[in-house]
Amino acid sequence: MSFFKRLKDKLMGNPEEEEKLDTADKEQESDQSEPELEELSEPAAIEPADLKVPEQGEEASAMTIVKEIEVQADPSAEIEEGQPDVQELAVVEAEPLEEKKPSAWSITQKFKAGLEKTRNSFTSKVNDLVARYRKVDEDFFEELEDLLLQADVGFETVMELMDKLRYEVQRKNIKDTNGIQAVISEKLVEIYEQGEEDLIELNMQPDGELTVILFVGVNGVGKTTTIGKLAHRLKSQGKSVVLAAGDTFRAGAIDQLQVWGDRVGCEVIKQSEGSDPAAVMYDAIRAAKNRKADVLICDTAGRLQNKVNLMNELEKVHRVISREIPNAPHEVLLALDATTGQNALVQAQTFKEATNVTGIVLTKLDGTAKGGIVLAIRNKLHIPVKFVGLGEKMDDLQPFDAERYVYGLFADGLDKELENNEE
Ligand SMILES: Nc1nc2c(ncn2[C@@H]2O[C@H](COP(=O)(O)OP(=O)(O)OP(=O)(O)O)[C@@H](O)[C@H]2O)c(=O)[nH]1
Repeated sequence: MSFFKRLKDKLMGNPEEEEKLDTADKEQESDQSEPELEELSEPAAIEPADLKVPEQGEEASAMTIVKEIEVQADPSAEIEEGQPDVQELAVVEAEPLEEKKPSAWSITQKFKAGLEKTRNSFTSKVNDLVARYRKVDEDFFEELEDLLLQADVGFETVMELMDKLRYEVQRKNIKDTNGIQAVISEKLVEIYEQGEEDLIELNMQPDGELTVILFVGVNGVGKTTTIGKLAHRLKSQGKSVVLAAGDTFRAGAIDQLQVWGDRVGCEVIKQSEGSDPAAVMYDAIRAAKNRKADVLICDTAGRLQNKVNLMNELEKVHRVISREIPNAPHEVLLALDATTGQNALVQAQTFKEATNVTGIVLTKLDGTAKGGIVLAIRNKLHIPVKFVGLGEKMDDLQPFDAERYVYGLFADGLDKELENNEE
Protein backbone atom coordinates (compact mmCIF):
# COMPACT_ATOMS: atom_id res chain seq x y z
CA MET A 1 0.00 0.00 0.00
CA SER A 2 1.37 3.45 -0.87
CA PHE A 3 2.38 5.81 1.90
CA PHE A 4 -0.44 8.21 1.03
CA LYS A 5 -3.11 5.56 0.97
CA ARG A 6 -1.95 4.33 4.36
CA LEU A 7 -1.72 7.89 5.67
CA LYS A 8 -5.18 8.73 4.43
CA ASP A 9 -6.71 5.59 5.95
CA LYS A 10 -5.08 6.32 9.28
CA LEU A 11 -5.95 10.01 9.36
CA MET A 12 -9.49 9.75 8.16
CA GLY A 13 -10.61 6.25 9.06
CA ASN A 14 -13.48 4.45 7.40
CA PRO A 15 -15.78 7.10 5.82
CA GLU A 16 -19.12 5.48 6.84
CA GLU A 17 -18.02 4.77 10.38
CA GLU A 18 -16.57 8.27 10.57
CA GLU A 19 -19.79 9.95 9.58
CA LYS A 20 -21.63 8.22 12.44
CA LEU A 21 -18.91 9.03 14.93
CA ASP A 22 -18.64 12.58 13.71
CA THR A 23 -22.34 13.19 14.31
CA ALA A 24 -21.97 11.65 17.75
CA ASP A 25 -18.98 13.94 18.44
CA LYS A 26 -20.99 17.00 17.51
CA GLU A 27 -23.97 15.97 19.61
CA GLN A 28 -21.68 15.32 22.52
CA GLU A 29 -19.99 18.70 22.14
CA SER A 30 -23.28 20.54 22.14
CA ASP A 31 -24.71 18.93 25.26
CA GLN A 32 -21.58 18.57 27.34
CA SER A 33 -18.91 21.19 27.39
CA GLU A 34 -15.81 20.29 29.33
CA PRO A 35 -15.59 21.64 32.88
CA GLU A 36 -12.66 24.05 33.04
CA LEU A 37 -10.15 24.14 35.83
CA GLU A 38 -10.67 27.06 38.14
CA GLU A 39 -8.46 28.37 40.84
CA LEU A 40 -9.69 27.99 44.38
CA SER A 41 -9.18 30.87 46.71
CA GLU A 42 -8.86 28.43 49.57
CA PRO A 43 -7.19 25.07 49.53
CA ALA A 44 -9.47 22.07 49.44
CA ALA A 45 -10.04 20.29 52.72
CA ILE A 46 -7.44 17.65 53.44
CA GLU A 47 -8.60 14.15 54.25
CA PRO A 48 -7.75 12.62 57.62
CA ALA A 49 -4.20 11.43 57.74
CA ASP A 50 -4.94 7.85 58.68
CA LEU A 51 -4.94 5.01 56.21
CA LYS A 52 -8.00 5.18 54.13
CA VAL A 53 -8.70 1.75 52.81
CA PRO A 54 -8.11 -1.07 55.25
CA GLU A 55 -10.45 -3.79 54.16
CA GLN A 56 -12.06 -6.45 56.25
CA GLY A 57 -9.82 -9.43 56.65
CA GLU A 58 -6.56 -7.62 56.04
CA GLU A 59 -4.03 -9.10 58.38
CA ALA A 60 -1.17 -6.66 58.45
CA SER A 61 -1.06 -2.88 58.34
CA ALA A 62 0.81 -1.26 55.52
CA MET A 63 3.23 0.41 57.86
CA THR A 64 4.35 -2.87 59.42
CA ILE A 65 4.93 -4.48 56.08
CA VAL A 66 6.78 -1.54 54.64
CA LYS A 67 9.00 -1.20 57.67
CA GLU A 68 10.16 -4.74 57.06
CA ILE A 69 11.73 -3.59 53.86
CA GLU A 70 15.14 -2.22 54.40
CA VAL A 71 16.26 0.57 52.19
CA GLN A 72 19.07 2.91 53.01
CA ALA A 73 17.23 6.07 52.26
CA ASP A 74 19.07 9.22 53.13
CA PRO A 75 16.90 11.03 55.73
CA SER A 76 18.37 14.40 54.83
CA ALA A 77 16.96 13.99 51.36
CA GLU A 78 13.43 14.10 52.74
CA ILE A 79 13.62 17.82 53.40
CA GLU A 80 15.89 18.83 50.64
CA GLU A 81 13.63 20.36 48.06
CA GLY A 82 12.53 23.36 50.02
CA GLN A 83 9.13 24.89 50.21
CA PRO A 84 6.07 23.40 48.63
CA ASP A 85 4.78 24.96 45.47
CA VAL A 86 1.41 26.54 45.55
CA GLN A 87 -0.68 24.30 43.39
CA GLU A 88 -3.59 25.15 41.28
CA LEU A 89 -6.55 23.19 42.47
CA ALA A 90 -9.68 22.54 40.59
CA VAL A 91 -13.29 22.92 41.46
CA VAL A 92 -14.80 19.54 41.02
CA GLU A 93 -18.06 19.11 39.36
CA ALA A 94 -18.67 15.41 39.55
CA GLU A 95 -20.03 14.95 36.08
CA PRO A 96 -20.63 11.53 34.69
CA LEU A 97 -17.98 11.06 32.07
CA GLU A 98 -19.69 9.10 29.44
CA GLU A 99 -17.43 9.08 26.46
CA LYS A 100 -18.20 8.15 22.90
CA LYS A 101 -15.49 6.82 20.67
CA PRO A 102 -13.91 9.83 18.94
CA SER A 103 -13.64 9.77 15.17
CA ALA A 104 -10.25 9.13 13.56
CA TRP A 105 -10.41 12.54 11.94
CA SER A 106 -11.11 14.31 15.25
CA ILE A 107 -7.99 12.68 16.73
CA THR A 108 -6.02 13.76 13.68
CA GLN A 109 -7.26 17.31 14.26
CA LYS A 110 -6.01 17.15 17.85
CA PHE A 111 -2.51 16.39 16.58
CA LYS A 112 -2.82 19.18 14.08
CA ALA A 113 -3.91 21.68 16.76
CA GLY A 114 -1.38 20.40 19.29
CA LEU A 115 1.51 20.79 16.88
CA GLU A 116 0.53 24.26 15.73
CA LYS A 117 3.48 25.98 17.41
CA THR A 118 5.97 23.60 15.85
CA ARG A 119 4.24 23.91 12.50
CA ASN A 120 4.28 27.70 12.65
CA SER A 121 7.95 27.78 13.40
CA PHE A 122 9.63 24.77 11.79
CA THR A 123 7.28 24.08 8.91
CA SER A 124 6.90 27.67 7.86
CA LYS A 125 10.69 27.85 7.62
CA VAL A 126 10.68 24.70 5.48
CA ASN A 127 8.10 26.38 3.24
CA ASP A 128 10.33 29.46 2.92
CA LEU A 129 13.22 27.21 2.04
CA VAL A 130 11.19 25.47 -0.65
CA ALA A 131 10.12 28.83 -2.06
CA ARG A 132 13.69 30.15 -2.10
CA TYR A 133 15.36 27.13 -3.64
CA ARG A 134 12.90 25.57 -6.04
CA LYS A 135 15.58 23.04 -7.05
CA VAL A 136 16.79 20.28 -4.76
CA ASP A 137 20.55 20.58 -4.42
CA GLU A 138 23.27 20.23 -1.78
CA ASP A 139 22.72 23.77 -0.40
CA PHE A 140 19.03 23.02 0.01
CA PHE A 141 19.84 19.86 1.95
CA GLU A 142 22.24 21.70 4.21
CA GLU A 143 19.73 24.38 5.11
CA LEU A 144 17.06 21.76 5.69
CA GLU A 145 19.46 19.93 7.99
CA ASP A 146 19.91 23.10 10.07
CA LEU A 147 16.14 23.59 10.35
CA LEU A 148 15.64 20.04 11.57
CA LEU A 149 18.38 20.42 14.15
CA GLN A 150 16.78 23.66 15.39
CA ALA A 151 13.47 21.82 15.86
CA ASP A 152 15.24 19.47 18.33
CA VAL A 153 14.95 16.45 16.07
CA GLY A 154 18.37 15.33 17.26
CA PHE A 155 21.63 14.87 15.38
CA GLU A 156 21.48 11.14 14.61
CA THR A 157 17.88 11.26 13.40
CA VAL A 158 18.63 14.27 11.20
CA MET A 159 21.60 12.49 9.66
CA GLU A 160 19.55 9.36 9.03
CA LEU A 161 16.75 11.40 7.52
CA MET A 162 19.11 13.34 5.26
CA ASP A 163 20.64 10.11 3.95
CA LYS A 164 17.21 8.72 3.19
CA LEU A 165 16.12 11.95 1.51
CA ARG A 166 19.20 12.15 -0.68
CA TYR A 167 18.68 8.53 -1.73
CA GLU A 168 14.99 9.04 -2.46
CA VAL A 169 15.59 12.22 -4.42
CA GLN A 170 18.12 10.41 -6.56
CA ARG A 171 16.03 7.29 -6.95
CA LYS A 172 12.91 9.17 -8.03
CA ASN A 173 14.89 11.77 -9.88
CA ILE A 174 13.20 14.56 -7.93
CA LYS A 175 14.42 17.95 -9.11
CA ASP A 176 11.77 20.29 -7.78
CA THR A 177 11.56 21.18 -4.07
CA ASN A 178 7.77 21.28 -4.32
CA GLY A 179 6.30 18.27 -2.57
CA ILE A 180 9.49 17.66 -0.59
CA GLN A 181 7.40 17.87 2.63
CA ALA A 182 5.62 14.72 1.54
CA VAL A 183 8.92 12.90 1.04
CA ILE A 184 10.19 14.15 4.42
CA SER A 185 6.94 12.97 6.06
CA GLU A 186 7.22 9.52 4.56
CA LYS A 187 10.83 9.15 5.65
CA LEU A 188 10.12 10.46 9.17
CA VAL A 189 7.38 7.88 9.68
CA GLU A 190 9.72 5.22 8.32
CA ILE A 191 12.47 6.20 10.76
CA TYR A 192 10.08 6.40 13.70
CA GLU A 193 8.43 3.09 13.10
CA GLN A 194 11.55 1.02 12.47
CA GLY A 195 10.81 -2.26 14.18
CA GLU A 196 9.06 -0.90 17.26
CA GLU A 197 5.49 -0.33 16.16
CA ASP A 198 3.67 -2.53 18.64
CA LEU A 199 5.27 -1.08 21.76
CA ILE A 200 2.98 1.93 21.76
CA GLU A 201 0.11 -0.13 23.23
CA LEU A 202 -0.06 -0.25 27.02
CA ASN A 203 0.84 -3.61 28.49
CA MET A 204 -2.63 -4.40 29.83
CA GLN A 205 -3.30 -7.61 31.73
CA PRO A 206 -6.11 -9.96 30.67
CA ASP A 207 -9.63 -9.27 31.96
CA GLY A 208 -10.01 -10.01 35.64
CA GLU A 209 -6.38 -9.22 36.44
CA LEU A 210 -5.09 -5.98 37.86
CA THR A 211 -2.78 -3.89 35.66
CA VAL A 212 -0.43 -1.65 37.64
CA ILE A 213 0.96 1.47 35.99
CA LEU A 214 3.64 3.42 37.81
CA PHE A 215 4.25 7.05 36.88
CA VAL A 216 7.67 8.60 37.40
CA GLY A 217 9.09 11.99 36.48
CA VAL A 218 10.24 15.22 38.08
CA ASN A 219 7.81 17.71 39.59
CA GLY A 220 6.11 20.17 37.34
CA VAL A 221 6.20 18.11 34.17
CA GLY A 222 2.47 17.47 34.33
CA LYS A 223 2.51 14.02 35.88
CA THR A 224 -0.60 14.46 38.00
CA THR A 225 -2.61 15.94 35.16
CA THR A 226 -1.48 13.11 32.91
CA ILE A 227 -2.52 10.49 35.45
CA GLY A 228 -5.97 12.13 35.56
CA LYS A 229 -6.21 12.15 31.78
CA LEU A 230 -5.11 8.54 31.49
CA ALA A 231 -7.61 7.47 34.15
CA HIS A 232 -10.31 9.25 32.17
CA ARG A 233 -9.21 7.51 28.99
CA LEU A 234 -9.21 4.05 30.57
CA LYS A 235 -12.55 4.66 32.26
CA SER A 236 -14.09 5.67 28.99
CA GLN A 237 -12.90 2.32 27.63
CA GLY A 238 -14.94 0.64 30.36
CA LYS A 239 -12.12 -0.09 32.80
CA SER A 240 -12.40 0.53 36.52
CA VAL A 241 -9.47 2.56 37.76
CA VAL A 242 -8.00 3.26 41.19
CA LEU A 243 -5.36 5.94 41.78
CA ALA A 244 -2.54 5.78 44.35
CA ALA A 245 -1.30 9.11 45.74
CA GLY A 246 2.34 8.07 46.01
CA ASP A 247 3.73 11.60 45.75
CA THR A 248 3.65 12.19 49.48
CA PHE A 249 6.47 14.71 49.27
CA ARG A 250 5.21 17.67 47.26
CA ALA A 251 2.71 19.75 49.18
CA GLY A 252 -0.64 19.68 47.45
CA ALA A 253 0.14 16.65 45.28
CA ILE A 254 -2.29 14.41 47.17
CA ASP A 255 -5.11 16.96 47.00
CA GLN A 256 -4.42 17.56 43.36
CA LEU A 257 -4.72 13.87 42.58
CA GLN A 258 -7.91 13.71 44.64
CA VAL A 259 -9.34 16.51 42.54
CA TRP A 260 -8.65 14.47 39.42
CA GLY A 261 -10.04 11.36 41.09
CA ASP A 262 -13.30 13.19 41.82
CA ARG A 263 -13.43 14.67 38.40
CA VAL A 264 -12.89 11.39 36.60
CA GLY A 265 -14.79 9.28 39.12
CA CYS A 266 -11.94 7.14 40.52
CA GLU A 267 -11.14 6.26 44.07
CA VAL A 268 -7.86 7.75 45.31
CA ILE A 269 -5.89 5.81 47.90
CA LYS A 270 -3.86 8.16 50.03
CA GLN A 271 -2.16 8.80 53.30
CA SER A 272 -0.97 11.99 54.88
CA GLU A 273 1.73 14.19 53.36
CA GLY A 274 5.22 12.98 54.20
CA SER A 275 4.22 9.36 54.72
CA ASP A 276 6.05 6.47 53.10
CA PRO A 277 5.12 6.14 49.40
CA ALA A 278 5.69 2.40 49.56
CA ALA A 279 3.05 2.16 52.29
CA VAL A 280 0.60 4.01 50.05
CA MET A 281 1.34 1.54 47.25
CA TYR A 282 0.73 -1.38 49.55
CA ASP A 283 -2.64 0.00 50.60
CA ALA A 284 -3.52 0.87 47.05
CA ILE A 285 -2.84 -2.61 45.73
CA ARG A 286 -4.91 -4.16 48.48
CA ALA A 287 -7.73 -1.74 47.81
CA ALA A 288 -7.59 -2.20 44.05
CA LYS A 289 -7.66 -5.99 44.44
CA ASN A 290 -10.55 -5.87 46.89
CA ARG A 291 -12.54 -3.69 44.56
CA LYS A 292 -11.62 -5.92 41.61
CA ALA A 293 -10.34 -2.88 39.75
CA ASP A 294 -8.85 -3.31 36.30
CA VAL A 295 -6.12 -0.71 36.58
CA LEU A 296 -4.16 0.91 39.38
CA ILE A 297 -2.27 4.07 38.42
CA CYS A 298 0.39 5.10 40.91
CA ASP A 299 1.79 8.59 41.28
CA THR A 300 5.30 8.98 42.72
CA ALA A 301 7.38 11.91 43.91
CA GLY A 302 9.77 13.24 41.31
CA ARG A 303 12.81 14.11 43.33
CA LEU A 304 15.91 14.08 41.26
CA GLN A 305 18.41 15.38 43.79
CA ASN A 306 20.66 12.43 43.29
CA LYS A 307 20.39 9.20 41.44
CA VAL A 308 21.03 6.92 44.41
CA ASN A 309 18.12 8.33 46.40
CA LEU A 310 15.87 8.19 43.41
CA MET A 311 16.86 4.61 42.76
CA ASN A 312 16.31 3.62 46.39
CA GLU A 313 12.90 5.20 46.52
CA LEU A 314 11.72 3.72 43.24
CA GLU A 315 13.21 0.36 44.09
CA LYS A 316 11.30 0.26 47.35
CA VAL A 317 8.04 1.15 45.64
CA HIS A 318 8.76 -1.46 42.98
CA ARG A 319 9.47 -4.13 45.55
CA VAL A 320 6.23 -3.54 47.44
CA ILE A 321 4.25 -3.68 44.24
CA SER A 322 5.90 -6.79 42.83
CA ARG A 323 5.64 -8.59 46.15
CA GLU A 324 1.87 -8.20 45.95
CA ILE A 325 1.60 -8.84 42.22
CA PRO A 326 4.42 -10.71 40.51
CA ASN A 327 5.48 -8.99 37.24
CA ALA A 328 3.96 -5.70 38.35
CA PRO A 329 4.28 -2.83 37.71
CA HIS A 330 3.29 -3.70 34.18
CA GLU A 331 4.24 -0.27 32.90
CA VAL A 332 6.63 2.34 34.26
CA LEU A 333 5.74 5.52 32.42
CA LEU A 334 8.13 8.44 32.54
CA ALA A 335 6.46 11.84 32.17
CA LEU A 336 8.65 14.38 30.36
CA ASP A 337 7.81 17.99 29.59
CA ALA A 338 8.33 18.63 25.86
CA THR A 339 8.88 22.34 26.50
CA THR A 340 12.11 21.59 28.38
CA GLY A 341 13.77 20.32 25.19
CA GLN A 342 17.19 18.77 25.66
CA ASN A 343 16.74 18.89 29.44
CA ALA A 344 13.99 16.31 29.09
CA LEU A 345 16.53 14.00 27.48
CA VAL A 346 18.89 14.40 30.43
CA GLN A 347 16.07 13.62 32.88
CA ALA A 348 15.10 10.60 30.85
CA GLN A 349 18.63 9.29 30.93
CA THR A 350 18.73 9.54 34.74
CA PHE A 351 15.38 7.81 35.19
CA LYS A 352 16.36 5.16 32.69
CA GLU A 353 19.41 4.37 34.78
CA ALA A 354 17.41 4.40 38.01
CA THR A 355 14.50 2.21 36.96
CA ASN A 356 13.14 0.14 34.12
CA VAL A 357 11.17 2.76 32.20
CA THR A 358 8.83 1.05 29.73
CA GLY A 359 7.35 4.09 28.04
CA ILE A 360 7.38 7.85 27.83
CA VAL A 361 4.53 10.27 28.12
CA LEU A 362 5.56 13.53 26.52
CA THR A 363 3.45 16.30 28.05
CA LYS A 364 2.84 19.82 26.73
CA LEU A 365 3.81 19.03 23.15
CA ASP A 366 1.34 21.78 22.27
CA GLY A 367 3.46 24.25 24.25
CA THR A 368 6.66 23.93 22.28
CA ALA A 369 7.81 25.06 18.85
CA LYS A 370 10.38 22.27 18.94
CA GLY A 371 8.12 19.28 18.54
CA GLY A 372 10.98 17.37 16.91
CA ILE A 373 11.93 16.27 20.43
CA VAL A 374 9.65 13.23 19.96
CA LEU A 375 12.06 11.89 17.37
CA ALA A 376 15.16 12.67 19.43
CA ILE A 377 13.72 10.82 22.42
CA ARG A 378 12.97 7.78 20.36
CA ASN A 379 16.37 7.77 18.75
CA LYS A 380 18.49 8.52 21.83
CA LEU A 381 16.68 6.47 24.43
CA HIS A 382 15.02 3.66 22.50
CA ILE A 383 12.02 3.92 24.77
CA PRO A 384 8.68 4.25 22.97
CA VAL A 385 6.73 7.47 23.38
CA LYS A 386 3.38 5.94 24.37
CA PHE A 387 1.33 9.09 24.86
CA VAL A 388 1.60 12.76 24.05
CA GLY A 389 -0.09 15.67 25.82
CA LEU A 390 -1.63 17.93 23.20
CA GLY A 391 -3.45 20.38 25.47
CA GLU A 392 -4.99 20.84 28.89
CA LYS A 393 -8.35 19.20 28.28
CA MET A 394 -9.11 15.70 29.52
CA ASP A 395 -9.09 14.10 26.11
CA ASP A 396 -5.95 15.89 25.00
CA LEU A 397 -3.80 12.95 26.04
CA GLN A 398 -3.46 10.78 22.96
CA PRO A 399 -1.53 7.62 22.15
CA PHE A 400 1.44 8.67 20.08
CA ASP A 401 0.92 8.04 16.41
CA ALA A 402 3.74 8.66 13.93
CA GLU A 403 1.43 9.32 10.95
CA ARG A 404 -0.72 11.82 12.80
CA TYR A 405 2.41 13.42 14.18
CA VAL A 406 3.90 14.07 10.74
CA TYR A 407 0.52 15.26 9.56
CA GLY A 408 0.58 17.72 12.48
CA LEU A 409 3.95 18.92 11.24
CA PHE A 410 3.15 19.25 7.55
CA ALA A 411 -0.64 19.50 7.48
CA ASP A 412 -0.88 22.13 4.75
CA GLY A 413 1.53 20.46 2.36
CA LEU A 414 0.06 17.04 3.05
CA ASP A 415 -3.55 18.14 2.56
CA LYS A 416 -2.67 19.00 -1.03
CA GLU A 417 -0.86 15.71 -1.55
CA LEU A 418 -3.74 13.74 -0.04
CA GLU A 419 -6.19 15.44 -2.39
CA ASN A 420 -3.95 14.71 -5.38
CA ASN A 421 -3.72 11.09 -4.35
CA GLU A 422 -7.45 10.38 -4.49
CA GLU A 423 -8.09 6.86 -5.64
N1 LIG B 1 -0.81 22.77 27.49
C1 LIG B 1 -0.64 21.69 28.21
N2 LIG B 1 -0.58 21.77 29.55
C2 LIG B 1 -0.41 20.65 30.26
C3 LIG B 1 -0.26 19.37 29.65
N3 LIG B 1 -0.08 18.47 30.64
C4 LIG B 1 -0.10 19.14 31.80
N4 LIG B 1 -0.29 20.47 31.58
C5 LIG B 1 -0.34 21.56 32.55
O1 LIG B 1 0.89 21.64 33.24
C6 LIG B 1 0.68 22.13 34.54
C7 LIG B 1 1.40 21.27 35.51
O2 LIG B 1 0.80 20.00 35.51
P1 LIG B 1 0.60 19.18 36.83
O3 LIG B 1 0.02 17.89 36.51
O4 LIG B 1 -0.11 20.05 37.77
O5 LIG B 1 2.08 18.96 37.24
P2 LIG B 1 2.65 19.34 38.62
O6 LIG B 1 1.63 19.09 39.65
O7 LIG B 1 3.21 20.70 38.57
O8 LIG B 1 3.80 18.38 38.84
P3 LIG B 1 3.79 16.85 38.75
O9 LIG B 1 2.41 16.34 38.95
O10 LIG B 1 4.73 16.45 39.83
O11 LIG B 1 4.32 16.64 37.39
C8 LIG B 1 -0.84 22.18 34.73
O12 LIG B 1 -1.26 23.52 34.56
C9 LIG B 1 -1.37 21.30 33.61
O13 LIG B 1 -2.64 21.68 33.17
C10 LIG B 1 -0.33 19.30 28.21
O14 LIG B 1 -0.19 18.26 27.59
N5 LIG B 1 -0.51 20.49 27.56
